[in-house]
Amino acid sequence: MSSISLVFAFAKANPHNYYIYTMSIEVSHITKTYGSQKALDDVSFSIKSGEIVGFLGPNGAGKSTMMRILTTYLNADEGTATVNGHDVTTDSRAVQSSIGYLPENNPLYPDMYVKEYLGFSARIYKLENAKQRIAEVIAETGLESHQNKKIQELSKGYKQRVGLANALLHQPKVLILDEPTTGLDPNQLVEIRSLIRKVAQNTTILLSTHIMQEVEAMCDRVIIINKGKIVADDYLKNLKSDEIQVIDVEFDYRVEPELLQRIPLVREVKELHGFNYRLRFETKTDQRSGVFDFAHDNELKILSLNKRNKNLEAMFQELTGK
Ligand SMILES: Nc1ncnc2c1ncn2[C@@H]1O[C@H](COP(=O)(O)OP(=O)(O)OP(=O)(O)O)[C@@H](O)[C@H]1O
Repeated sequence: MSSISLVFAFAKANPHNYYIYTMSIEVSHITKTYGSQKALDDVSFSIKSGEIVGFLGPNGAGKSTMMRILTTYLNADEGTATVNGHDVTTDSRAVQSSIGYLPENNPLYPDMYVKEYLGFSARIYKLENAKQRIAEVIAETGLESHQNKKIQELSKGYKQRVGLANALLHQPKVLILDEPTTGLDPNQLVEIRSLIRKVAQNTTILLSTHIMQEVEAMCDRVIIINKGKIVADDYLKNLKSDEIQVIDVEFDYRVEPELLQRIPLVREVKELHGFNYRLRFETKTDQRSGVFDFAHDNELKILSLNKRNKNLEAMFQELTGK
C-alpha cells in the first residue's frame, strides 16, 4: 500500500485524527500548576513535520515544563498533547521511542567513556544494529577523536555533542532540545548550532531558549511564551519585516481562509480556535475598515477585533526587558 493510500485508509477509520500524519506535535489547552504556581496556562500549538521551532521565553516562563510534558516526564493537569500521533499520557512508551530528548543540564554519566555510554543507551533502546548506529552518530556529531575519553574529561561543548548523539541514537522523528547552548563559549555555541542545523535536515526540532538570536540562527518559526501563556507564534521570515499589522478577528460563522485572502492587502491568514482568524497585512495603514467591509459583504458579524502594529522581536524585547 502506498503512503497516500495508507493515509486515506487511516483517515477513513479515524476521521478526527486524520491530521496526525502531517503534524509532529499537537498541544491542546495544556495547563500545569505546581502548588500555587501556574507554570502553563491553557497552552496550544502545533508543529508540522520537518519544522525547526524555537520555544522562546524568559526564565521561569514554562519552557522546561512544556518540554517535560511532551517527553512524558511530567503529566499535565489539563489538556492533551500528542507527539508523532501518540498521546503523551496514554501512549508514553510510543512517544519515548519516537523522540530524542536533550534535557536542560544534559545529565550524563561522568565516569563512563563516550562510546560506552552510547552503548549503554543503545541497550536501553534495544537497538539491533547498535555497533553501526553508534559509529554513525559518533561521526555525525564529530565525536570521533573523543569517543574513547571519559565524559568528565570533555569540555561543555563536547558534553553537549554526547547529549545530542544520545538523543539521535534511535533515529527519532522529533528532537526536543531544552536550552541546548546554555553555558557554551562562543566557539562551542557556533559548533553546536551548526550541528543542530545539520541534524535538522531529517528531523522535526523543538528547542527552547531565552535568547532571540538563537532562534534567528537556527529556527524557521518561533513560539514565544511568557508567564505560562503563548504570546506569539510566527515564522522568522515575518519577524524580519518591520511593516507588519496584525488583526485578530472573530466572526459568528466559520469562513474559508481562502475567502479572507480577498481582503485588500492581506498577506497571510491563519485560522485560530473557534471562528477566530489572524490576518497579517504588510502595511502600517489601518486595515480595519477592509475587514468590516468584508464582514458586511459576506453577511458576517464581527464578535471581536484587535489590531496591533508590532513585530515579534519588539514584542519579545518588551516581555523580557532586553
Ligand atoms: N518542580 C517545581 N516545583 C515548583 N515550581 C516549579 C517546579 N518546576 C518549575 N516550577 C516553576 O514553574 C515556572 C515555570 O518553570 P520552567 O522551569 O518550566 O520555566 P523555564 O521557562 O524553563 O525557565 P528557565 O529558562 O529558567 O529554565 C517557574 O515559575 C518555576 O519556578
